[in-house]
Amino acid sequence: MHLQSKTQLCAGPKAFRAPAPLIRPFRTARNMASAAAGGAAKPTVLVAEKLGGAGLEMLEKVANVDCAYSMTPEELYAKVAQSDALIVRSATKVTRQVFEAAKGRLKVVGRAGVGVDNVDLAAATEYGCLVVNAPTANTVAAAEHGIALLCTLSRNVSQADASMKAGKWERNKYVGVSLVDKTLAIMGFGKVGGEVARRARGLGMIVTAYDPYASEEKARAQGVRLVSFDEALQIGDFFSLHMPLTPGTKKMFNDAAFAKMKKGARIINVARGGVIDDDALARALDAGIVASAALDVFEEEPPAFEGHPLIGRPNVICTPHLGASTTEAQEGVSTEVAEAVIDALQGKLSSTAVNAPLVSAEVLRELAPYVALSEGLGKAAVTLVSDQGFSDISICYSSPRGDDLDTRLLRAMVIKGILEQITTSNVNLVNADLLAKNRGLRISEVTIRTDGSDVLSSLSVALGTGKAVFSAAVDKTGRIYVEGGVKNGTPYLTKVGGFDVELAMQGSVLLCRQRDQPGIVGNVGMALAKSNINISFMTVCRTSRNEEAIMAIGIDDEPTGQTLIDIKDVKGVVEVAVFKDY
Ligand SMILES: NC(=O)c1ccc[n+]([C@@H]2O[C@H](COP(=O)([O-])OP(=O)(O)OC[C@H]3O[C@@H](n4cnc5c(N)ncnc54)[C@H](O)[C@@H]3O)[C@@H](O)[C@H]2O)c1
Ligand SMILES: O=C(O)[C@H](O)COP(=O)(O)O
Repeated sequence: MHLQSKTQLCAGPKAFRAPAPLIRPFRTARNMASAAAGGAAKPTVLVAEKLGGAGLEMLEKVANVDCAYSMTPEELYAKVAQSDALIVRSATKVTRQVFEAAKGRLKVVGRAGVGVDNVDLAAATEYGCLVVNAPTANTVAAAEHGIALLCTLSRNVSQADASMKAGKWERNKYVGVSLVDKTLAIMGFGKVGGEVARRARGLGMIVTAYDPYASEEKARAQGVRLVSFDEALQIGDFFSLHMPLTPGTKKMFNDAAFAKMKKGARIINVARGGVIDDDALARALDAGIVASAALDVFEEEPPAFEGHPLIGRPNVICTPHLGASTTEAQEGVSTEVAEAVIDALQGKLSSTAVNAPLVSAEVLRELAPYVALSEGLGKAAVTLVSDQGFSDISICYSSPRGDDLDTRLLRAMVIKGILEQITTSNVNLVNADLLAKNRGLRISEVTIRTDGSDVLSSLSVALGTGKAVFSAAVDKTGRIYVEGGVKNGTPYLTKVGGFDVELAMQGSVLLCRQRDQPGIVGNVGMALAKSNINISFMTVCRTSRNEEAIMAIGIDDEPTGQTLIDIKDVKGVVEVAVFKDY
């Protein structure tokens, strides 16, 4: 779309079409299907760690799947430059260098599991690469492994088994402790923590949990008492760790934490190795504060066995990160991640996006018609900006939902619509906010509660700027103002500056400001006819009789420079703008 003023032809930004994909797609859905049928080139999905067969089959229907396991970092760098998607588990470190090496080709990283601490999310966001995970399919497997370790630890199963395999019969050495009526402190009461809690209650344990973000209601419903970190440390007989590894949880089990525990506590970690300070745990084991530990995860994987402070101790049992390793969980994560990666390659927003506005499938469905409107209004507004630029973006949502409206997706699309016209960067939902911030743009949002049954009655975008290339687009407050809505699934521009218009955001449109006087509409129509340009629709809006008016004309072909000069020469025409391929 571009605009041309009466006095100055303005080479505008590139054309835009609606509806637009949420993430820059490899191909459209139709092309993906035709690619699947052997037509156009398929995207390439690099699978860097073993993935379940069901997910691979889904991917193979729409993409070239390159399974390359145990790659060195250099091999990975070379491969990602040839790949549109990368799928990993926890062993592959998806670092900033990986995104740099991809040179913009990588559109999505799929984590076939829940923890994304092996992916540099900040770098992914900067490079506009979506990161998706498979957050639910391995929850039960991880919880079951936690319970398996809890039982094994309390009854010395691993040590007794090793002893028997060594030809010994040591019944007195391996007397265990009972679980019933013991307090289990669940540290991190999320999906896995919640499943562990349910199972532990079944074992007759008293279950408490520490999680600063957990809901009291959920805890109460499960018969779990939420406690502070310190209280958990003081009362727990067993600790089961289930928080993510973040800067805030790193080494949270350190000397100070162990010092607060009851003597003889037992600890199970199926979360992430990094949440425990290994040397501190070794000291706590030596001091008898911790009686025994069961570890499935390690700060470095595989760990350096030689001289490791914990592995090899008789009161520490270890498994090689097996929490998610059941046949069922691996098939589950493979399809969960494949679905998310395919969605992303088709330009859709996955509900398991980690570094983009997380919008539930339900919200996504109801907001879908407004996504193209938001992006279109962003594009329309920025196209009206003169070379003086702008610094503020104000978005106003009029909705019967009022403040309950989830605006994150719409806001991101408005920003995407704006930024795509003024930057060469690949702007998408993932990096739109960040790129706007980096450009020093201030964004404000207001939601006005209205009557009606539609999710959104109208949406407006105003850009704080002194000047517009089409001066009628500037409202009374001096901002470029566009407003729109959705009718029968089609986005419409309904207001430009102070003028009401009725303009489907499709095809090319000529906007013309003129004095309200007889003959202008006909003369502009003649000028278009002279160039053999067909008119598809037309609306006129005036402030009041004989004063100013705006005419919006849908045109089948783009006017040439001469046609525009002819239109501008029509007596009474003040300024003209063309929205190309709206
Ligand atoms: N061993 C395995 O194979 C395996 C399998 C699945 C999950 N995991 C790991 O288990 C952990 C939990 O997974 P999930 O699916 O339950 O995730 P989740 O996001 O559902 O739950 C994590 C919980 O931790 C809480 N939390 C965040 N910061 C905390 C803090 N400082 N202190 C206490 N709690 C905090 C969150 O509020 C959330 O409720 C993750 O680290 C994940 O990577 C490991
Ligand atoms: O975060 C996870 O999903 C688990 O730790 C599983 O990791 P894995 O896919 O490497 O087994």
